[in-house]
Amino acid sequence: MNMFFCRRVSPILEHLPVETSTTAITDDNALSDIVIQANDDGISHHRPSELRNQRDTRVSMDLTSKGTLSFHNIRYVVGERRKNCYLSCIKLKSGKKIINNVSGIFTSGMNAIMGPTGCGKSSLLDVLADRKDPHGLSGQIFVDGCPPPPSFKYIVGYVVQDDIISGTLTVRENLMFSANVRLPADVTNNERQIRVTKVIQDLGLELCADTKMGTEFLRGVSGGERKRTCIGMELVLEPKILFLDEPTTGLDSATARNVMECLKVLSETGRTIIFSIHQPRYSIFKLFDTILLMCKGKNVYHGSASAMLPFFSDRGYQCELHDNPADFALDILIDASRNPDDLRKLNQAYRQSPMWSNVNSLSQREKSNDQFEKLRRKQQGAAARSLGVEIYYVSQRTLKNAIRNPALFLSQIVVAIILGLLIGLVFHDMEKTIDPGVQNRLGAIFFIIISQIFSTITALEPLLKERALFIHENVSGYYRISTFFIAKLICDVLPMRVLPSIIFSLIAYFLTGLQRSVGQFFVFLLTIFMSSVFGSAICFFISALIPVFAVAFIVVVLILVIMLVFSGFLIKLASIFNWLSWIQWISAFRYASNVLIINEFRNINFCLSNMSSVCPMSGLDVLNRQALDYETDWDMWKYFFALSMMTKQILATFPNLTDDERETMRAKASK
Ligand SMILES: Nc1ncnc2c1ncn2[C@@H]1O[C@H](COP(=O)(O)OP(=O)(O)OP(=O)(O)O)[C@@H](O)[C@H]1O
Repeated sequence: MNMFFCRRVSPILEHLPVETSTTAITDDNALSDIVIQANDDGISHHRPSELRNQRDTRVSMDLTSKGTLSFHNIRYVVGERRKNCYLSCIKLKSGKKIINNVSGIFTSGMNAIMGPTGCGKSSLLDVLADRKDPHGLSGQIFVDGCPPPPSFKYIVGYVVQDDIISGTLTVRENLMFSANVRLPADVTNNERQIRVTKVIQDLGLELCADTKMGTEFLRGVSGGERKRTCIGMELVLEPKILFLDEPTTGLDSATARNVMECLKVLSETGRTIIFSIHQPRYSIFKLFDTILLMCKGKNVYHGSASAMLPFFSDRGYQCELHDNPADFALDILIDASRNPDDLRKLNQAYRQSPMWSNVNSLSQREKSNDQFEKLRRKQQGAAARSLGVEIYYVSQRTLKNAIRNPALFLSQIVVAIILGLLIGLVFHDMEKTIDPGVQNRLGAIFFIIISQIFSTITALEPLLKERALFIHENVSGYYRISTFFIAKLICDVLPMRVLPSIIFSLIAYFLTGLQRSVGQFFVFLLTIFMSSVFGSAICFFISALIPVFAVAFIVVVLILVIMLVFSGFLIKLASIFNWLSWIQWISAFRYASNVLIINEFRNINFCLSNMSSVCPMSGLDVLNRQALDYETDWDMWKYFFALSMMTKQILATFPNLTDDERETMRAKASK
């Protein structure tokens, strides 16, 4: 049995007291569980598939932990390319250094990362919160002296700069949603409600607890209340460490101060609050305990807020009497960012200070595994919510969203009525004549299928808007990708298509005078429904891959137009190049229209005129001319089956996006 010791990380900054307590636990598997986290550089490099598994067993941070985060020689380079080779690798392109050898320690209290725009504040925050693509990243991170557990990013709080939150839910409903899907199964419903109520009280949200957050169409809570709700979404987890990316951005000065005072109160309960901030006013600066100043990716000061002015004063920078210390420091950093010599001097001055020596010596001690054994974080063994429970809560929210935001659903109904009437009037009561009865029927069927598939593009924009929420929640470990997908399918995509398909079919089918039998009507209805589900599936898939509406729109249109060309209506498929004609097998237009053509032409005869009883042409002749088999029912249903399989395959690709695509999503979400 191995015994592991966790040395509480001694606060390294010269002004902070040094603590030397040790804790011992015994665990056979401790080391192996931790070592996953550390590579040669000391930084965790997980495959996304591992991350998915890690999320399945949520590990809670040891409740006795202090939430002390230390980081050593963090470097982050983007755009570096190396040649793939076996023995040695030649660097092809040196990348851009975003973070350059930054070390430090954050303990409980208010820890600010400050610096001019583009200095690397957000990047450092993301690295510390384990939200950066590990490619190009090196250095070491320890939490209470131990490498962070694999699920670190799921057990700390991270509040992104843009307040990404469901606008149709109230403050309380959003917090309850976070508690329901993120807290382990052993936290009872009653406990979850108590936690939410406490968070509402702690953040002073009582007055707006039952107000909706607000959307483009709905006036909701104020900016400060919105930000505090986003903080509350993380606080329901009771994290020891809370990261915030620019929490005051977009808020007026009074609201910004209110939010920061709220954070200060939270920090006084023993939490480590780490945030990036650009240019705080003095009343906000006063709330900081520790400051890390950055300039062009380099660290130029890391110490207590009160020691900052003396530090600069000792190095020849005097702050004027009524100047805001934050503005004073920022001016120094902006000047230094324009003058490489000044930046070098500042960086050197910091590196020669006692603060730097303390950070450095701690970093050396941290690396010595033989001196200080590592503690495996106490695993509470609480499993994350089961897939079924997640689907229940996410479906509940999706349904609430759809009901409270009926504009899209109503617009689909209106579009269905307009298209049904248009087709019904243009192809009104089609004659059963050879000319123009045959051509009109084929034209009507073609137009019906086009209108149904193309009209689903209206779903693209709402899907893209929801994408940001989905990515944020998935990356923050709210739920699995498949949960969102299944809930969306059951509570949004399918119901959204059922009623418009029925309305369209009732209007178009009977106005155009297609063959009136119950069986044929239901085949028509089913094909219309499946065509619109197919169109939605394409939009769903593209919205997952492409975040920009204009690009996503063009790609969807391009895909549909290519399928349209190979539908068999515009050109005889036999006359297309062999190497191109395979596209007909992935043309939804071809499959859907073939079902309707066989459905319509199988039992019909065409006469010379409306008055004539001479009907020399059978619908079967038309089917023969279209090169369609019709003898058995399977000849029709096989096209329906192909359309369904294509739809299923496209939808199934969404939760199975490759690791790389998900990794890109994580990186984008953290930006
Ligand atoms: N993936 C990337 N590719 C290229 N450059 C990047 C990437 N990520 C960050 N950068 C660059 O690194 C620098 C630091 O970015 P970061 O967002 O961390 O700065 P910041 O200090 O938070 O800025 P701001 O206060 O404006 O948000 C910027 O110049 C940014 O353009």
